[in-house]
Amino acid sequence: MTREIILFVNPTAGRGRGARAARPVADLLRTAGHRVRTVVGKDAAEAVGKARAAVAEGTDALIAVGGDGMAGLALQVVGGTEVPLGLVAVGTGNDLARSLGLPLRDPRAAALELTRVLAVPAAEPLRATPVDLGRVAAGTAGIGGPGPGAEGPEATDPGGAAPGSAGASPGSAAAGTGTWFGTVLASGFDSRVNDRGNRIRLPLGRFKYDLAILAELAAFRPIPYRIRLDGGEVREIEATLVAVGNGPSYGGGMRICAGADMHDGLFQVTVVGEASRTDLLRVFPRVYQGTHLDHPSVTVHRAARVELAAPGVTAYADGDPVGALPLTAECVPGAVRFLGLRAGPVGRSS
Ligand SMILES: Nc1ncnc2c1ncn2[C@@H]1O[C@H](COP(=O)(O)OP(=O)(O)OP(=O)(O)O)[C@@H](O)[C@H]1O
Repeated sequence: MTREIILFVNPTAGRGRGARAARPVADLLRTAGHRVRTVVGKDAAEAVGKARAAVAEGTDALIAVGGDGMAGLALQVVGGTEVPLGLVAVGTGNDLARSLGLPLRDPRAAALELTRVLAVPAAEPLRATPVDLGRVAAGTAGIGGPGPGAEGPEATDPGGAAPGSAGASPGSAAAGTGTWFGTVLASGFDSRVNDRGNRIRLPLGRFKYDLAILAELAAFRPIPYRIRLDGGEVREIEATLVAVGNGPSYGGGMRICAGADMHDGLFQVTVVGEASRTDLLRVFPRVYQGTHLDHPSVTVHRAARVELAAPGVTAYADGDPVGALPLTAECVPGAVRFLGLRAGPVGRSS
């Protein structure tokens, strides 16, 4: 049965792996009998605009070829809709695909799996699995940011043209708008490392983030946060970082929210409290196993709605900057339907 597929390609993903994968993936899908329309933008904003326009014309599925940033862009297009999403993970980190148990950096395996899922009779709907998404918007309902209706801080929009992006209106997550994310909303030490790493213009690859970690460690002071979970009491804490996990990992397998389950309608919120530099250096490697969660300075919460405020902190979602705190994140159950997931829990087990 022929399906209409939009292949949404980031040619820059994985240092050119996206560009190299596009043709073979399209060929495999076409050989399986599907009509494939490839959508590529010259940058993220144009890519999202073109993908939205293509989806509006009608499609059976959107398949994103890229890393977490590209998956994040695809979420801005199909999050909250019925359009099924496939991933061909060819990026650097690929944490969303990792959490979903999808093939990593193996475009042929990913495409073959997708052709299997697409091979159903015309009368049958495609089998797609609903998965939770986070949605983040600027401002909070009143813990330190401007309240609903007030002017919020400037926020960047990773999706370029996401409707109701984090910068759109304060408190807008409550009103059903915002920027979708699949993995982790990072804020604090880790987002400052990202900020600093992104400012290093030397061609050092991932090594620039190692340099950024050292520089941030030298300069680091605990950050005064205000946090409210599910509209409860406002907690004022000094913390190293607060990570809001829809999925368990970021940064290429760092399981900062190791217990996050992408089917339970809740975030795992990991708070790393005040910690010495020695502690941070000691605990840091354990994040790959998720065993950092046992450390006494780490607390773990579950919530569907998280309001965060702290001075001078830019938050990152799916690896891209999403705006300055204060922000509100909501977990939206089953907000996206993924193609090609195997049965079983998503997130924790991967
Ligand atoms: N033409 C383009 N189309 C889409 N995104 C683009 C484009 N050019 C640059 N980008 C930017 O590239 C960023 C990163 O892309 P992507 O996540 O696909 O690859 P990666 O960084 O190699 O992988 P990962 O995010 O998993 O580490 C995107 O968030 C987007 O902002």
